[in-house]
Amino acid sequence: MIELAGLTKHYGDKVAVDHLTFTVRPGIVTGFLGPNGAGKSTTMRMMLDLDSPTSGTVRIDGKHYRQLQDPLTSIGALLEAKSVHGGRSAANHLLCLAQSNGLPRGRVGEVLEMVGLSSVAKKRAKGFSLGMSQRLGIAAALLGDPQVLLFDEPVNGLDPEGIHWIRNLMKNLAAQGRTVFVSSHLMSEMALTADHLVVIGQGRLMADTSMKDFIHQNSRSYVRMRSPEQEKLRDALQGEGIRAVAVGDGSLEIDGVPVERLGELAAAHHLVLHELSPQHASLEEAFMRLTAGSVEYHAHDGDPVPAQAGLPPESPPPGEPQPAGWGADWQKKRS
Ligand SMILES: Nc1ncnc2c1ncn2[C@@H]1O[C@H](COP(=O)(O)OP(=O)(O)OP(=O)(O)O)[C@@H](O)[C@H]1O
Repeated sequence: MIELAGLTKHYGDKVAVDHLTFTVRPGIVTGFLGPNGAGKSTTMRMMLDLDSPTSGTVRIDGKHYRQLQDPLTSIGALLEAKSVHGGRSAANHLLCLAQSNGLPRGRVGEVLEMVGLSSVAKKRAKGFSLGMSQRLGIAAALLGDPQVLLFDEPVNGLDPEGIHWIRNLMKNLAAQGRTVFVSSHLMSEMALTADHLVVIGQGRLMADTSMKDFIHQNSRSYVRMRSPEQEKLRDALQGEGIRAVAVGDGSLEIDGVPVERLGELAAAHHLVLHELSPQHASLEEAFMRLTAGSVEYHAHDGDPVPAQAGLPPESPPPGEPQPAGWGADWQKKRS
């Protein structure tokens, strides 16, 4: 497993990682999420001793990285897919890594096979697409058959087939009992892959939870109703003690009432409906709300504009329903 205790990194005045304490466990895929600039790569670099913490510690299976005897056999990582000597073939790149780490050369062919690059083993890496480079980086991570694997944004630039392949690979590695830690800034991608989530914003821990709980806490369900007789519909709902919130497009949103009951109620009042539909807020939306106060740059017309630090997540406009659950627990924990 990977254990972080108070891990902190300053670059001059900039606090990139701020007292992170969490544990990444074996046997599951743990997603590491945060907006751009949240500190994900810096944290992963410190796990690999490529950056020194300002304070705090990170341990791999109880040891500091420097105490690991043959590091590649304990921890493998894909950080920068393109950081490969372009003049070397895929096989030679892996062979150099194998030889300098005391690994058998036969392992090179095995990992090339595993990532589907056997047919281009002798091709120079500089001609590789981003997807092929990602596969080569994964082959390097797997070379020492390590129990702990780190992947930094592994699906970047991949086509749907490549994304599907990486997802299955990570799940299979976890099913073999390995510790799999994968960063992304896409909640939707993580929802399909990870069993557990660690979310950071501006270097600080915002959530450390199972995916099941995150979905449970953040999946807001409600019903949308639209009628040419909106006022009458609203009155009919109110008469039954049901609170409906009017939204911009002329529809009503109702929380916590089954769609069947709402349809029957409209029929009982002979009201015409143009829409009666159950809705689910996306996890992407929940993640964006959770991290809204910690986004480093917001898009503006023109240049990026630094966001204000420490703002609470955006609340719905007055009069609009408060989505049940989202972010509330994490915000409580943070305060
Ligand atoms: N070597 C460095 N010198 C100065 N600042 C740095 C350095 N490396 C990272 N930072 C800053 O630290 C913060 C965290 O960066 P980091 O790359 O770890 O974030 P990230 O979550 O991986 O972002 P992204 O999703 O965009 O890759 C950013 O504000 C970044 O500008």
